[in-house]
Amino acid sequence: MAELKFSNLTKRFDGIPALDGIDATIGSGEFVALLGPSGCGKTTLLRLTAGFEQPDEGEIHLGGDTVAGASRFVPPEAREIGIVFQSYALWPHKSVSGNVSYPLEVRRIPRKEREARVAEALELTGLRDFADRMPSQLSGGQRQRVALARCLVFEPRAVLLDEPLANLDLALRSSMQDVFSMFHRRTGATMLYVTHDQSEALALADRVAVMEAGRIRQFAAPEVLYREPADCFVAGFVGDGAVVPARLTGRSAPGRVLLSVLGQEVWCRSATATPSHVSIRPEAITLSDDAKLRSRITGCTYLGGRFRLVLDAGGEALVAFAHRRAAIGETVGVSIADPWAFCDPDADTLMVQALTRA
Ligand SMILES: Nc1ncnc2c1ncn2[C@@H]1O[C@H](COP(=O)(O)OP(=O)(O)OP(=O)(O)O)[C@@H](O)[C@H]1O
Repeated sequence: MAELKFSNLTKRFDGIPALDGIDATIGSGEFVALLGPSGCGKTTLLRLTAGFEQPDEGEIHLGGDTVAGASRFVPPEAREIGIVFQSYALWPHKSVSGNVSYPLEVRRIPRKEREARVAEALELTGLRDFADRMPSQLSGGQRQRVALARCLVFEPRAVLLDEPLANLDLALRSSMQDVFSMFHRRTGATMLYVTHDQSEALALADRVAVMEAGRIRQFAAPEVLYREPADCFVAGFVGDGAVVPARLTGRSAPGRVLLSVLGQEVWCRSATATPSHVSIRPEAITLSDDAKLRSRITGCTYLGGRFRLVLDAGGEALVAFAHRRAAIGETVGVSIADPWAFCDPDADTLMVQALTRA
């Protein structure tokens, strides 16, 4: 397994950048998810890594070798990268073991070793009893396992996964997430996983690169993205809650700053002395009758075990969790504790409102 590194990676289509100066390093054995809205460049980054496209600027390094750059381009088949597609891309006329064996046949691995490696890969992906089936005789989840086994069998330097669960139903998606986690633990593979499903990205990845308009907005562990979003886009795109503007009061302490938020003074966690916005997750909100900040309940959805409330607090939409159903139109007091404050001078108010889920 190998480290994957992007340096100033840029790709334009008809002069418009699909990737705009990407700098990122994915450690050997790390599981990284690329998360972002449609058209942000996730698939383009994957295709450049696989070698299906050439960059206009910048370089890709795999295990210390330059595989794409101004003076060098290693073709896809020589990169030793495994790819798992949304559409499975299995050979329809080959059996499960025939599909898994194929990458070893291409590499002219002797038959005995080939059989042993195929058996191991089928065992690891829970397909031992399906070796002789044809792809048409398998479910979607089983087909995706074959695609994983086919990838695993030739011990690639990195594995790229392009929305591999997009064609599966909800129940199967979550059981396949367990399969991917197990696959990663057992193989220690360097994995780059494209998705626009944030729960999938947060559940599976060691780190998530949140992309927007061809750039990486933040590249961090899932819990860091949730607790300490870098800007309004990440705060609104990842996880639930609200993003609201805040005003400095002049008071601060190490790692904390006192801000005026919705007209209340609130101590906030922060890495900057001059924040402009706060991210208020539902867990940061407590509802009580006597809190000074008043809000009106505008939405109530049962999530199983708790309710998700949407509150209108002076024109800003907040999200809170509650243990009882609330009546729409009811007025409640809101206390905000320990939100995260950050500086985003580029944030435009309309975008913040659009990103904050109501
Ligand atoms: N072959 C191409 N020719 C022209 N434009 C392209 C081409 N491939 C991608 N693009 C453009 O580049 C941008 C990034 O596309 P990309 O497919 O990488 O996004 P994405 O994040 O994977 O989106 P999605 O989640 O919808 O798959 C988009 O604006 C897209 O229209």
